[in-house]
Amino acid sequence: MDTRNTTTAETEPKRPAVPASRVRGPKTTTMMQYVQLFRRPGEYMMDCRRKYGKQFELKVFPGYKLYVLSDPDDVKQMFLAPSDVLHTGTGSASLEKFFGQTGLAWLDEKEHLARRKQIMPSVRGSAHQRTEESVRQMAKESVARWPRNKAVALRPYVHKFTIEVIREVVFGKHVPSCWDELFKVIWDMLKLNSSVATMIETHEMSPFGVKLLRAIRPLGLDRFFKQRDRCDELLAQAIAERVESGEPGDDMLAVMLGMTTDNGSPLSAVELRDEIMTMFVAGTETTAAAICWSLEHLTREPAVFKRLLAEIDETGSDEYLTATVYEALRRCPPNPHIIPREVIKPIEIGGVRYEPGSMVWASAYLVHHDPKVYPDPYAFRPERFLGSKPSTSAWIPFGGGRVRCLGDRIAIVEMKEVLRELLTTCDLHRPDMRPEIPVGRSVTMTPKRGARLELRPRTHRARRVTEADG
Ligand code: HEM
Repeated sequence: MDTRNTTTAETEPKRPAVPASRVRGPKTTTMMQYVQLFRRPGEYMMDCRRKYGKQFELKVFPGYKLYVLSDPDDVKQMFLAPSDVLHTGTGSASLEKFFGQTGLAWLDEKEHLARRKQIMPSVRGSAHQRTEESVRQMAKESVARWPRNKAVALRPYVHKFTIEVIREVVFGKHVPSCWDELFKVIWDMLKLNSSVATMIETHEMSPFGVKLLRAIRPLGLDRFFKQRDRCDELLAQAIAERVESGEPGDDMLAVMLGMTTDNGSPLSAVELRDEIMTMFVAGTETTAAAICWSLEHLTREPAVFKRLLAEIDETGSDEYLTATVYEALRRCPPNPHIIPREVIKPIEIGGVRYEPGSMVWASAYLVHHDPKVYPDPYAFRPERFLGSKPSTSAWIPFGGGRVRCLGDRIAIVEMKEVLRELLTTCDLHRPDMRPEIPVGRSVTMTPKRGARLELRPRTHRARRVTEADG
């Protein structure tokens, strides 16, 4: 693979790059393309790649020319581009209403790099170890509370679990006294993700325009903004409580309270709020979808299920479990297409020259279903990942480069612990064997029926190999 990043500042490419205007794409209207992408995100992209090649144009991002990338070499070039050449803040704009304009997901260049470096310790090292131990315990307690002996959509239960995990990441052992209400408010705000209103960039609209939209009650925006005001109050209360307690910690809030900006001042109340909300938005829908997709595939693949169960019951290893989780994230990446990058300075990717005013958008779905990269790509085969680590440019559920997901390790732990606990304690009965189809919750795709399963208590408890057995 060619790992060079060929910006204009670097050496001449061997063959002159073609201008992006030569990249083809569907001629249908923006609305038609948007609807197709929303209704059949994977298949529509696949149809376009078949017709127009590995890079193609779509008209779904207002105000920009958008180009889809589907080749791992091109994706790698995109990941390696300097921070002043490609920006990601614009690509997350529809989520601004949740996490504002001062958090990681909005920032670019030096500000982004500095903030990310400062926050990193709260998701790595000893902080990660603490989170991992808590997640294990939380998975046990959560799964024990999920209904037994009746078919239910597991998604809401799983989603609640992932919100509790982010509480642990952000607040650690210092659970705010207002947590119960804060949880309910965040849960309510996240409901907007299943409304079309979630994709509207309200911050770009006039106050009057927003007022009009709020008046259309079924859109859910009015309720969302009211809940957001309450959420801000509760977060301010939670932060003040923590400052007053003076208790140290390695959780994200403690780390952020110790951070300073370029001019030496601490993070403002707005910056703290935006960063906390970034975690609740980025880290909950996604992980819940990933767990649900894992269940979808596991319960349709008896051979995989049997092998995983045998590993969990009879060995102390988690090799096959890890491979299963990687395969679920390959087969159904919760964000089928990662954050679009805005071109700030001209850049050449895969022989095409992109100019400012355009965006490049890497499709995880297309990369993950390329038969040259993954033979028989629609088959669910964890064996692909046994004994080998996923590639950073051909396995991209967590994106990559400077904005690679900050919670990737936590998400993997969550997935593994929930699956392990479910398989250890329950027989999973699937009432409907028809495959699930994806449905959008904002930028995340989740199974439409919500991983509907009946959990039946296992008649024999799992027998684990312990040191004493050896
Ligand atoms: C399976 C679960 C998850 C998936 C599939 C996922 C996916 C992603 C993707 C695709 C990106 C954008 C990367 C890019 O475009 O290159 C991202 C960014 C991010 N994710 Fe995740 N994520 C998951 C879980 C989490 C969790 C649990 C957390 C928090 C603990 C989290 C926090 C973040 C943050 C803060 C960013 C922005 C990073 C930055 O701008 O520097 N994510 N995630």
